[in-house]
Amino acid sequence: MTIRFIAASRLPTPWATFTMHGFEDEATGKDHIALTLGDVTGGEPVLGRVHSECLTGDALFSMRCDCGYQLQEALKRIAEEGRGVLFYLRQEGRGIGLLNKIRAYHLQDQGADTVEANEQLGFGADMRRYDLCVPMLNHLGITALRLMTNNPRKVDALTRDGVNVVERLSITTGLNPHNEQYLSTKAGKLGHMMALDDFTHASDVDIERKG
Ligand SMILES: Nc1nc2c(ncn2[C@@H]2O[C@H](COP(=O)(O)OP(=O)(O)OP(=O)(O)O)[C@@H](O)[C@H]2O)c(=O)[nH]1
Ligand SMILES: [Zn+2]
Repeated sequence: MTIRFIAASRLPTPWATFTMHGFEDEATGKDHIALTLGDVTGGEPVLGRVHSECLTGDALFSMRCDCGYQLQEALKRIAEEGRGVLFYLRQEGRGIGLLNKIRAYHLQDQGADTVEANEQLGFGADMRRYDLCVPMLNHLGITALRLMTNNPRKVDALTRDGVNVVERLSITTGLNPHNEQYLSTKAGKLGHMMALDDFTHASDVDIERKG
């Protein structure tokens, strides 16, 4: 795996003006981004989110999943802290790609759950990898993360890859009638550590999005 830093720039957002670092994965041709705020070097654990691309949730306001809500919440929490990092990894659809995710959604429209749909298409439930974070963390000078995630497999995978995750912080937001079943499946079949009772409702958080 060869991750190459390409360029950095300012990225103003409603929450803070981040620094956007662009990387190229020469092996896959995929682009990945890290947004940082404040001085993330120096060894003090950094509040972080390792977010996998979800075009539908992150950019198209989909309510089928919780991704877009988590993205906003993570940027907001980093802004409140004044220091942090968000990795935006281009591994759409838990690694199967956008068009296969649409195929999987079609199967889910017919009754399959999110895991069954992937399996019916011949994919594993979760095809993502996180080792590409290591060279990006090294480039940014980050040595320890306080990670916002409900996914213990993400923490395990990063730890196996050599990332020092010192704390896991829940990020439960965006519950709505369209994603309730999906979130239950994530907790039941994919091992996400969350209870629906912990969630903020989409109606409470989408005000910022509607402006
Ligand atoms: N194949 C597939 N991918 C999905 C589906 N819903 C969301 N995704 C993708 O799942 C990824 C996000 O994974 P999640 O399981 O929501 O969350 P996570 O990153 O494992 O865990 P958290 O850190 O707690 O958010 C993104 O790449 C989405 O595009 C689905 O029904 N099928
Ligand atoms: Zn999503």
